[in-house]
Amino acid sequence: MVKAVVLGAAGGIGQPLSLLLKLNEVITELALYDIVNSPGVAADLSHINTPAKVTGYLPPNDGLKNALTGAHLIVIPAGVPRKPGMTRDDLFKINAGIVRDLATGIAQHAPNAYVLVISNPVNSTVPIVVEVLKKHGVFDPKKVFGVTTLDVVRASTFTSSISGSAPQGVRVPVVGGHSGVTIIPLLSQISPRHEFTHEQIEALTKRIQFGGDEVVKAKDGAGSATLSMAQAGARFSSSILNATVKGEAGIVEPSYVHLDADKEGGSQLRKTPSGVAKINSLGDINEYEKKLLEAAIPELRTNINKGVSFIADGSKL
Ligand SMILES: NC(=O)c1ccc[n+]([C@@H]2O[C@H](COP(=O)([O-])OP(=O)(O)OC[C@H]3O[C@@H](n4cnc5c(N)ncnc54)[C@H](O)[C@@H]3O)[C@@H](O)[C@H]2O)c1
Ligand SMILES: O=C(O)C[C@H](O)C(=O)O
Repeated sequence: MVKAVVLGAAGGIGQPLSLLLKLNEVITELALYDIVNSPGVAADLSHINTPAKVTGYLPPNDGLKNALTGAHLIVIPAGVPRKPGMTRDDLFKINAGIVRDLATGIAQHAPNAYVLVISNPVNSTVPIVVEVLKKHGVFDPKKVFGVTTLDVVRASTFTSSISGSAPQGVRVPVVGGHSGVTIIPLLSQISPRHEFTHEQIEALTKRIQFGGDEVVKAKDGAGSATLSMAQAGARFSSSILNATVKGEAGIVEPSYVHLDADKEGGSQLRKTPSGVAKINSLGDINEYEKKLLEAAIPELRTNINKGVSFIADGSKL
C-alpha cells in the first residue's frame, strides 16, 4: 500500500497535481483533502483506470484525520496565491496559520510521512512545519521538503532557449530558498555543459529568480503558476516515491530543507532506498555564485526566523 495525500486538492495546483499523481502507478491510494470541493475532484479522478483508489475529504467528520492516516507521502498546496504587486511574504498572514494547522494534523495522524510543502512563502512555511513536528517530537529532517522544483524546471527551460539543448535533458542545480534573491541557480554546473556569456548569466539568473512574477503578471489577478507547479510537484513526488518505494538509488533533486545548524538551506538531496541519504554540498561555485549566496542569506534568515517565531510565540498547536 502506498498512500499519497494532497492537502488543498481542489485548488489551482491541487487539481492538476492530483491528476498527475493519479497517473503515477506507484500510488495505490490517493486521498484528496480541501475545505471545499474535494469529494467532487475525487469522484472525477476516480474514473481514470490507474491503480490508485481516490477518496475525497472535507473538514467535518474527522476529514483531515481520515485523509492523513496511513500516508506515505503528503503534498501541501493549500493556501492563497499572489496577485500582481504582492510578494510571497505578503501571503504569510493567511498561509502560516493554514500550514500550521495542517502540520499539526500530520504530527498527530501521519508522523512518519514524507511532507512536501508547496504553500508560499516556502522560505517560512517549511520552518513552520519543522517547528510543529519538533513540538510533537516527530520531526525527521530527512522527511520534510520545501518544493523548489519549479525553479529547477524553469532553469532548464530558460537556459535551453539560449543554449539550444533539448529542455527535457538540461539539469541546472538551483539551491537556496524560493523567492527572488534567495533562489540561487548554479549555472556553472549546468549539464550538458554550456558556456554562457556574463550578460547571459545575469539575465538568466534574474529570469529564474523572478520567473514566478511573469506568471502572476500574465494571469492578471487570477493567481500564480498552477499547471507548471503541478508538473514540478508531481516530478518531486515521483522522485521521492522512486527512491523510497521502488528503491532506485542515486536520484538527486534540489530542495529547501532543514539543516543541522538549525537553519534551512537549499541543497541537493541524494535519495536512496531508505529515503534521503545525503545532502550534497554546493560543489565548486564561482565568484558570481558566491555573491548570489551572500545576497540570499540575510533574507533567508529573516524568512526562517519569521516562521520559527510564529510557532514559538504561542500559535496554537
Ligand atoms: N512552491 C512553489 O513553487 C509554488 C508555486 C506556485 C504556487 N505556490 C503556492 O501554492 C499555494 C496554492 O496556490 P493555488 O494557485 O493552488 O491556490 P488556489 O487558491 O487555487 O488553491 C488553494 C486551495 O487551498 C485550499 N485551502 C485553503 N485553506 C485550506 C485548509 N485550511 N485546508 C485545506 N485546503 C485549504 C483552498 O480551498 C483552495 O482549494 C499558494 O500559496 C501559492 O503561492 C507555490
Ligand atoms: O510566484 C508565485 O507567487 C508562485 C510560485 O512561487 C512561483 O514561483 O510561481
